Amino acid sequence: MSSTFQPIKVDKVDGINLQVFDNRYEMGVAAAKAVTVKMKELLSQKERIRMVFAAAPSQIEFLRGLTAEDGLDWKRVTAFHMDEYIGLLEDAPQRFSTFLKKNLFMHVLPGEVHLIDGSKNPSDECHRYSRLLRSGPIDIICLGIGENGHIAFNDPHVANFQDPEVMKVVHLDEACRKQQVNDGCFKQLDDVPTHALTLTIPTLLDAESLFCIVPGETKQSAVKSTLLGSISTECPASILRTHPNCQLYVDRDAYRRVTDVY
Ligand SMILES: N[C@@H]1[C@@H](O)[C@H](O)[C@@H](COP(=O)(O)O)O[C@@H]1O
Repeated sequence: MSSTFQPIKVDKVDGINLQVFDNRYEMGVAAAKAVTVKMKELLSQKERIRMVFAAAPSQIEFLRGLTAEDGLDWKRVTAFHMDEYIGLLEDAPQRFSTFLKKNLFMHVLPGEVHLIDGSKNPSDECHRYSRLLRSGPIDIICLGIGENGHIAFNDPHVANFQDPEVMKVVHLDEACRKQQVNDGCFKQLDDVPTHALTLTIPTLLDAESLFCIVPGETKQSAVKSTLLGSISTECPASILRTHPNCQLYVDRDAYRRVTDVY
């Protein structure tokens, strides 16, 4: 894919480079283009790169855009994901590993893919995956922001900006679990697992480049708090403002409450 879309607004909020697009399709294509440029730049400098991907409906347009890009040497990419439910059946479509296989890994074939297994003993799985993550630097993380401001599954009540862990077991708050139902991932609240494994906030912030992709009107208050609120665990994504290289892609719907202009 060669053409891209232009943002309707560009801004800088502390460390965040913000780009607002007319709609989620244009946002996804533009984010995919920017990630591709970064991947090619890094692959021209080193043999392998390590990337972490988010698994959520919010990422679909971006992942479609990324799989449509030509000329990326995915064989030299090691891929991780950032969270997984605990206790879903192996064939459950809601598993984030299943989502990423379907929407990314089946199309681009990274050289290595490390999946989190939410059916293993959670603390053993945390140790295993933490070791893999720690075995080298993370170059690029592609993430979303939840309705409650979470990044990965660091909901406000478990978010810790100084977390000593690389990855941890968390209890999911009700807002987060309700979002999964509203997003169409589960039929009812009782079906949504109460616990998950997630990369912690310091692990996410340790990546060289962050590409954060946040479409849709349900994200209006999270986007507003991320950009204009205090930097606090009440909105975990607000910490992105302290990262030296964070690109935030939103659509007009997600941005609307930040100013009245749109
Ligand atoms: N599993 C997902 C992540 O991968 C995603 O980045 C985050 C934000 O998700 P969403 O953009 O759907 O609100 O929520 C969950 O943690």
